[in-house]
Amino acid sequence: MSAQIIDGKAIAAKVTDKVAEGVKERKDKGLRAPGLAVILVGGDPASQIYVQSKRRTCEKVGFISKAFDLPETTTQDELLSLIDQLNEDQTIDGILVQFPLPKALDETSVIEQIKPSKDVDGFHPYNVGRLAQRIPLLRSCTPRGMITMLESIDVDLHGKHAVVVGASNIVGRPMTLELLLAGCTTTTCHRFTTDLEHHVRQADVLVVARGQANFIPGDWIKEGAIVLDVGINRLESGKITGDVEFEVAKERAAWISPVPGGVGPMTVATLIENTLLACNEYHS
Ligand SMILES: Nc1nc2c(c(=O)[nH]1)N[C@@H](CN(C=O)c1ccc(C(=O)N[C@@H](CCC(=O)O)C(=O)O)cc1)CN2
Repeated sequence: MSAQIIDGKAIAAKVTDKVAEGVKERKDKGLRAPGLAVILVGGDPASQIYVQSKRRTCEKVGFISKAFDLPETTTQDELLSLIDQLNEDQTIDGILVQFPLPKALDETSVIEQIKPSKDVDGFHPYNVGRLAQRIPLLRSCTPRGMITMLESIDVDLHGKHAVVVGASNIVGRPMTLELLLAGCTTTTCHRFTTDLEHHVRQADVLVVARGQANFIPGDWIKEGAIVLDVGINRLESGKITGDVEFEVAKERAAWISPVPGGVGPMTVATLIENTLLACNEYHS
């Protein structure tokens, strides 16, 4: 039987509608709208599209969005001092620095410069540490978005074996922590993993964040598994595809997220959700 599709676009629309209601509630109480600062350094075309989408969603839900488009030549000190300024700005609840940064800039110190209470990307070691200790607050957007997707299909995750392929700071590692928090037994696969196929075949829940088209053959998928595909790979034909061989995998999985229209839209929706949370929890 063919898998049911986890429609990230539709779930993301529900999340943003709920945030818009939250903003309206604040305004009805005479409180200010949440504010998000979105910083883009350089002209990476994909980053420009993602930043545009973030700014557009801010407008849609009634946030105040402040745009900072900085040149490729921006120095580390210039970027850090802009962050300092925004850390002190009482109208700003969230600071988003779009990644990747130009090679000359150091992402780790940029992340650490953002006040944890304004770290709506959930990348700061303080926020990752809170997640690791089961007291999450601002959670990394892509992993948290995938948990929202799993919640939407109403599957009991307790005791499920979750396998995460990829161990990046942005997706793989925090997703492993999210799944652990959700009650899964977790395995994280990375470049030193031997016999990837063996691990993938055991997965009740499979998350793939590798960044290589069709990296996971569809016939590795366990019958009845839930598959979340984080990969966004642009083929020479212009078609966008994920990391999992979708057409074969969907005949074995119970649930599967497509690319495009799966995990990607949840990243932006969760950022917006985090900004409202930061505003309500920390800055009101
Ligand atoms: N500061 C951050 N930088 C980056 C993050 C992040 O969470 N914070 N994640 C990615 C990029 N990203 C958001 O920033 C992002 C990626 C993909 C999508 C998305 O909706 N993708 C579409 C397809 C897009 C296309 O047509 O090219 C989909 O999957 O349907 C949204 C946001 C790296 N940087």
